Amino acid sequence: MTHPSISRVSLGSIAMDDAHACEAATDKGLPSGIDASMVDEYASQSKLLQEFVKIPNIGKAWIFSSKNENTSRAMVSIGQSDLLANKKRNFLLNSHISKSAAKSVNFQWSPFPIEMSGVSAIVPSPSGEKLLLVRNAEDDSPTKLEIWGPCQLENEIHIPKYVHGSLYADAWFEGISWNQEETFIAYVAEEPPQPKPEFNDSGYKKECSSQKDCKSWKGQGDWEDNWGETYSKKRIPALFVANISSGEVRTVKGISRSLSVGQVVWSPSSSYSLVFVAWSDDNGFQETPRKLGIVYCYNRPCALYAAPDPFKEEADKPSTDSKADTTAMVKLTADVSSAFFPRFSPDGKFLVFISAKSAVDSGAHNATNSMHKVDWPADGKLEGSLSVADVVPIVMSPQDGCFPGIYCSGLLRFPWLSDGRTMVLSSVWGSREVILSVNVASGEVSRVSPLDSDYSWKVLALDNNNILAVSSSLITQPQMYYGSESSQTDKSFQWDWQEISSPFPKPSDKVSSLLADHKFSLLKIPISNPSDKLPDGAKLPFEAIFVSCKDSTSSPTVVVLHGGPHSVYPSSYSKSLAFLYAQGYNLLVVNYRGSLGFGEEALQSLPGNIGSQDVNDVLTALDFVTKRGLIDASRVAVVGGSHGGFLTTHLIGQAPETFVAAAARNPVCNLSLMVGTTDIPEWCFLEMYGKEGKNCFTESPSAETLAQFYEKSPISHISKVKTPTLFLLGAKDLRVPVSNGLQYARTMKERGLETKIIVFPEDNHGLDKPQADYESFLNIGVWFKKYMSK
Ligand SMILES: CC(=O)N[C@@H](C)C(=O)N[C@@H](C)C(=O)O
Repeated sequence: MTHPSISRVSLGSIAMDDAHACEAATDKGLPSGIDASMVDEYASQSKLLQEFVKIPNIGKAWIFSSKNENTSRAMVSIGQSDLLANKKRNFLLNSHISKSAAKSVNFQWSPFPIEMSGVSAIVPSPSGEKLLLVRNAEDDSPTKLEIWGPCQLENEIHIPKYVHGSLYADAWFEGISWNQEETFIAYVAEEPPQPKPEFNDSGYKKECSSQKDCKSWKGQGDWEDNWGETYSKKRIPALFVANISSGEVRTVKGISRSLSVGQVVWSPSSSYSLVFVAWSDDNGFQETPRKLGIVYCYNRPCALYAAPDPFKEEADKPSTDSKADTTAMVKLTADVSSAFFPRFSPDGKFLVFISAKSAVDSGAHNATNSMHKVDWPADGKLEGSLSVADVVPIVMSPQDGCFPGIYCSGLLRFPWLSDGRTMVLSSVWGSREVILSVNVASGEVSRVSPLDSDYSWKVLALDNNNILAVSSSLITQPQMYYGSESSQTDKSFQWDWQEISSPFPKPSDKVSSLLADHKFSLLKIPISNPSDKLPDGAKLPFEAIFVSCKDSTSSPTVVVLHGGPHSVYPSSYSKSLAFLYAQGYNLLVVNYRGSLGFGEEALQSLPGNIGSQDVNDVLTALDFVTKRGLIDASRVAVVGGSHGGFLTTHLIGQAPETFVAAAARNPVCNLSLMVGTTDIPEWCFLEMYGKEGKNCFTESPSAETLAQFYEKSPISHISKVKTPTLFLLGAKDLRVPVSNGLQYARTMKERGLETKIIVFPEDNHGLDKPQADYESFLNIGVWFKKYMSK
């Protein structure tokens, strides 16, 4: 006799429920949005996409050296999408590194990773003997700082919400820094909110209480600005220092509330121990009395400042002088409009930083960077701004194949080789990500990643003079490499790269064979309209990445366009693009003029010419591959997001015979609508009018300006459109609000054109939550299959 266990009963009942649910769905017809003719395609593509989605990706890495110079240890963070929970999960994997005399290196990975659930940041101390884990709470509970020793939790600091909110652990404001003695941690966290007015039966309560009282309610008070897209809950990032043994937390005083701070590091000076970046609420020259959106916007003026450590300042103050003013903070880089990513040289003599002054001065949201340094006063006395010297200037027009300038979106916490003068960083060089070394004394820049590689390379961590890096291409999954200095000439380092044993399981045979069915190349495309008015750098060829099937001419092609417009599609692996070409397509990824990685003149040639120069570059690239017999020009689709969606919708309007299908992710379709609703209205002015746009920006454009915005927008070409188009929109997008895509899509419907709209209610501009990302690319795959197989 069998006794069904409780779990068997409950599993059985789930199966019954599922069966009933399925029957009910069949009775009612197909679920919303599923095209009856594509059900099998939808099911098979959804299965394939799961295979791509479950492959983990490499995040950050840290290396801990040991007394024995032939061994060290690595810790690598790994991310994996959890579709069901709609979250990204993060794991840590450890490895023992041993180096032989012959310079071969062996990584021995621990058998399993450990999940870091609820951890927002991981920061090892300078000696590598302690580890800080930050746990931000999603509710009203305190933020936790955990200090770990080699095999124990040494201290746990709970910081209530009235002291500060979450620690910033993003790529922009984040600054979490141990002092050299490993006794204090400086960090950036959200300033506690101002109390709200409280009301009860008798009206306004003059005395507010922190207790919850069921007979009163909180009002709203004044609306407060935030930093826009992805930062809608962030108002004022402020600076704090925690004593890791006592757990005491102090605010760094004397910083104006109109400044938002980030990226704090400890200085070698005893009086001004903290150096950080600050952005002003009024956005500097634009003198807009509001915070404009900041994510992806390097054109916000910012400067480096120094302030005293609040613990030290208190200790140094004579006891009788308790009312003395706090030492004022000092602005260090008054002469340059942008300064960020501060790093002290190991001997403390220089402070090196990156600048996006060209972005700030021109108004373009991103541009070629420069690198600078200031001499740090040996006595630590700071009386005002320091004299800023150039290390690497902006490259206006690179010679063929030569260094195009720095494009830097992050620096290692300790980016120095053992000479204490050479910094290692990741940058962009044409359509590749590359690793560079910069000698900050001489300004010499060298490419550290292999010169003959069209793959993309990123530095993960330094192991003394060796580099742990990750390399990938659009058709090759990320693989870790260890770079060792092979010979050191008088001036420069040389590098040997060894592939290291991968801790990751091999992708399924199916995925591997789909990737292996393709090859990729970087195409240099001459521009089609080399007018004399253009500066030399804007007449140089731009690039496109061509991912081709074995027989490219008998396969359909998808044109892929990045947003920004001042960003780039690098040659690195992208699961979404791999899933797309795995359907048997060629990809033509166009890095039109205006993209990062090609020098400043090419980049600055786009503002003022959007909707024409960029559109022509894409059509020129398409013409280039067609004329060389590389593709079948009768089966081409186009996909792009944001400014890439602006191009997508412009292309189907301006070249209505060219594309058989299109997909637009949060597209800019109507600048005259966007300008009044986006978090970056000045972007519309700048891209529309070029540098002039910076001077004529206003919150209330005239009817004439609005008409010009409309003329430059894809919506003005909609009467010519024929292409079936899919729209993927995030209802919480503050950058290109959902109304832009909806208006265009509804007009297409009004005109009887084939249109499909999916709105993700909880997603913003990036559409990057796992479920939105999955459903978007699945629908792009099915939409393209439907129209490209005809
Ligand atoms: C600066 C900016 O956000 N521009 C948008 C219009 C855009 O194109 N966004 C980019 C970053 C994107 O790819 O989403």
